Amino acid sequence: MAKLTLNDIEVKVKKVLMRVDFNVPIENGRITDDNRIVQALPSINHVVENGGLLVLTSHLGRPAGEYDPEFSLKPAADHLATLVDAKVHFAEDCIGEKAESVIAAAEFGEIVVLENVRFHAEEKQNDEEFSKKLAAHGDLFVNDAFGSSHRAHASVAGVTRYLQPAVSGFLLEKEIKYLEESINDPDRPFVAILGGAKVSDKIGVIENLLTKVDSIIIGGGMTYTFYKAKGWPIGNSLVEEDKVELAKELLQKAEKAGVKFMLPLDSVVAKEFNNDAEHKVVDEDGIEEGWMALDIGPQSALSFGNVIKSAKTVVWNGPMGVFEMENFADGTFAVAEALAEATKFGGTTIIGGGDSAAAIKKAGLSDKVSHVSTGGGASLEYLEGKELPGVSALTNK
Ligand SMILES: Nc1ncnc2c1ncn2[C@@H]1O[C@H](COP(=O)(O)OP(=O)(O)O)[C@@H](O)[C@H]1O
Ligand SMILES: O=C(OP(=O)(O)O)[C@H](O)COP(=O)(O)O
Repeated sequence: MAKLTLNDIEVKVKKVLMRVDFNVPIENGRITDDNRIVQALPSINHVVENGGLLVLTSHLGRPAGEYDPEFSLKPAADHLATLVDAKVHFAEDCIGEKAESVIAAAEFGEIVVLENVRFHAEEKQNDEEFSKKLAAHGDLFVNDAFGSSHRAHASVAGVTRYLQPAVSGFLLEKEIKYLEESINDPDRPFVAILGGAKVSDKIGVIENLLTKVDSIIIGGGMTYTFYKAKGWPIGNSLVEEDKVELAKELLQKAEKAGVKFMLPLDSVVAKEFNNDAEHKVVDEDGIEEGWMALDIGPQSALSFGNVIKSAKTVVWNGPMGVFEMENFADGTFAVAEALAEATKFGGTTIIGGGDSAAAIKKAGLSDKVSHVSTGGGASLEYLEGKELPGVSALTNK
């Protein structure tokens, strides 16, 4: 990435405005997964240890453009205070007197966490005045919010119009490095695995990957739109009817491109969307009326596993089945195991997407793969070949 990074600039006695993605899951005021905060620590510690005053901005959830205690960043600020040696201050607003007074009282080597930027509707509108107000908090800007970098919002992109240099933080740099290398200069065989439920979100990714990968593996709810395109019965399985024609085209394009396009050979079908429902394994053309496919079957797990294990680059987005239910989790866990094996044999393995990250965590294999991305939407848009506004807005080297 030919953009300035934190390593290229001096932060000593500077006010450093840094956008992070502290959009973490919170239940009853308690953070249930702090991965996004932990992943931002290298940049955070770099600034405070080198004598900068760090002002952090982030969004949390999708509030309606006004203050809403349910979406306060205070729990994230409190949690950050337990992870760093530096003093952490919290400002109850991200602009105006409430923010300015807290920043003025903080010292170099300390941290100020500003309240949720989405408590102002202007954030998502990428508003000029709002961007200017945020920019006024710093002498320079750092974007370390990879997970939000596909959003052309004020705190991610707009702010760079008024605050330069605008540099990449270490997490953003790491995320882009993995994705860029995997897409543009992959060690081969390069295998992409796409699953999950959101066919329409991912179909564009398949299109872009067709020109890059050696094999594409389709699993999860994505599968049955392709089955329908092939004329196979799908019972009550998940399908996006308006994407069936596109699925047909993609199958043809894959053949033309010489890409191995792997659909599950078998599925676990159930009578209902319920862990305790009656279930059985059927072949690819054997899904009967009254049954829905909720996982890939054992033959698929085996054949997918063999391809994955011998790959040198693997990108995985979307679980193979409804892994949240024990009876339909085997396919996803088998793929997770295969990724861990590929990594052990020197492959680069990258996982994107909230549910896929949760699945690999549940399988206890998060530290056995090369990289678990902090951005679902952001990594998908990158893989789709789209420019990320939060990256393109940064200062060129
Ligand atoms: N065969 C299936 N039928 C219905 N839902 C499925 C199926 N396979 C996977 N899913 C569901 O897909 C969801 C994840 O999809 P998605 O949001 O696209 O993934 P990610 O968050 O990793 O991008 C999971 O909640 C999982 O239960
Ligand atoms: O959680 C996020 O996206 P993700 O679930 O696609 O990784 C980011 O924080 C972006 O949040 P948004 O989709 O509300 O803009």
